[in-house]
Amino acid sequence: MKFKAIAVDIDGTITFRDRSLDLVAIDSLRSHDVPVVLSTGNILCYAHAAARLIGVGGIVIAENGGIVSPGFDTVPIVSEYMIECQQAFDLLSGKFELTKLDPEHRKTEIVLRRNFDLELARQILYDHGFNVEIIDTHFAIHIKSREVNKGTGLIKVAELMGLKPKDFVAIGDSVNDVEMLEVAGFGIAVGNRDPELRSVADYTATLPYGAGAAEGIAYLRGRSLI
Ligand SMILES: O=C(O)COP(=O)(O)O
Ligand SMILES: [Mg+2]
Repeated sequence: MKFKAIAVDIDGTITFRDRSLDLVAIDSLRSHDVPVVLSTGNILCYAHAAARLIGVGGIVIAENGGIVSPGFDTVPIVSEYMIECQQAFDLLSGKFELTKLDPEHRKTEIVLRRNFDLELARQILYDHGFNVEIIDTHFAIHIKSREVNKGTGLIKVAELMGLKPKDFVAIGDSVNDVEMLEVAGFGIAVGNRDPELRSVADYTATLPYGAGAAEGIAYLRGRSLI
């Protein structure tokens, strides 16, 4: 069976640690006709701008699956879990000095600078009965609903494209990619991956960042799987 599409994370997978694009990955993604879906914890306009500049389609997953866009210049599908994230933020902001990232654009989750005690914050939310999760992607800390993730996003995207999630190859680096690699037909973890990706990846690249993404794609190509 050949895979029919690729869902690829942005930060740490097609970028370096400083978030600049790794052109090795971009060359690899552009060098074949398989549709590419960007899947990110970033806001929608960031994902769309990246898709335009890289030269891939406007179907994207943003805000860790909280938002799925059916294409450029379309109305996005936005989940409705912000209220509990906001309540969790209100509680935590009484205990820590928190800095929100992109608050004017975020619609489904609250994203914070990585400068507070994550374990303590998790414990406080747990003690107060919150059901939100707090994840650290190494780029930012996200307060998000447990109901949406890049895996639920990929299921929606597959439906929009008339495909099955198992038709996708998914490529990622971080804990926010776990569910996406789980629901995809084939999961690639780049060399700088979080340990959580080890058990869900079908192929773990030796090389980090974009070179690792290109390595995974070359592995599949070599076996005529894409
Ligand atoms: O938003 C983040 O924290 C990381 O973004 P990513 O999902 O593109 O790696
Ligand atoms: Mg990432």
